[in-house]
Amino acid sequence: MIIAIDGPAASGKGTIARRLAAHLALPHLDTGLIYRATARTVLDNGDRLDDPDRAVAAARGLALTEYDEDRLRGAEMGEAASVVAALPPVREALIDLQKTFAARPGGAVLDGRDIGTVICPEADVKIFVTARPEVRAQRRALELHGRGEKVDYDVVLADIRKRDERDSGRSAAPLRMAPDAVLLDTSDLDVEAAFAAALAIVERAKK
Ligand SMILES: Nc1ncnc2c1ncn2[C@@H]1O[C@H](COP(=O)(O)OP(=O)(O)OP(=O)(O)O)[C@@H](O)[C@H]1O
Ligand SMILES: Nc1ccn([C@@H]2O[C@H](COP(=O)(O)O)[C@@H](O)[C@H]2O)c(=O)n1
Repeated sequence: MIIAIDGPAASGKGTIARRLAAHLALPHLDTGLIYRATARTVLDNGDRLDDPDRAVAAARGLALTEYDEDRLRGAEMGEAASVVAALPPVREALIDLQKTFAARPGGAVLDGRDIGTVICPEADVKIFVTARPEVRAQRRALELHGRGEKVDYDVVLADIRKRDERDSGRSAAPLRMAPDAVLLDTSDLDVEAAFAAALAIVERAKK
């Protein structure tokens, strides 16, 4: 079974994807990490994030095992990732890796921005996870604070709004809910309730 989970930044899609994958014993791919790792390589090489050739070279050199999650999950890399992710040749360079992961025997859970629309349009289940920007900013601020980053709630909210705008407004694979996806608003759900709601969607799709 292929489960595609999309949604805006800090909506809780990664948390739901991880929980579903563990519950259903399926492999999970957080596709945001791929764009974050691409951006990290570009920055580490001293190149410009909006240079398509350098960003494509970084994307082509990625190995799924080289994710240093701690650094990649910081605020700086989220913003940088959304810049390289807007470049069509970068997205093109990363398609095969994601499709190959999704084609594993038994299926997989993938989360990102274009899983239900571009990477796995044939997915058995598509969930579009969202939450109000203020709630997402609150959660992200708490997370960043826990990671020891200096946090200003207003800055986090502004960053989230900016990233939503860039991800939804780009021409290549913009953030969109697939027509056959189920909307899951987690604004008023805690992690357990959000997971239960997602699992109910999966169970319904199995019938
Ligand atoms: N329903 C929830 N209630 C409270 N906190 C939550 C909920 N879901 C997720 N969180 C917390 O919110 C933060 C963001 O969640 P998560 O990383 O799952 O979002 P995401 O959509 O995958 O983000 P990104 O796209 O930026 O990777 C995490 O700290 C997570 O623990
Ligand atoms: N399928 C995807 C996944 C991610 N992106 C871009 O990467 C940025 C970081 O993603 P996170 O999920 O880790 O926050 C995100 O803002 C997108 O620009 C993407 O384009 N497609």
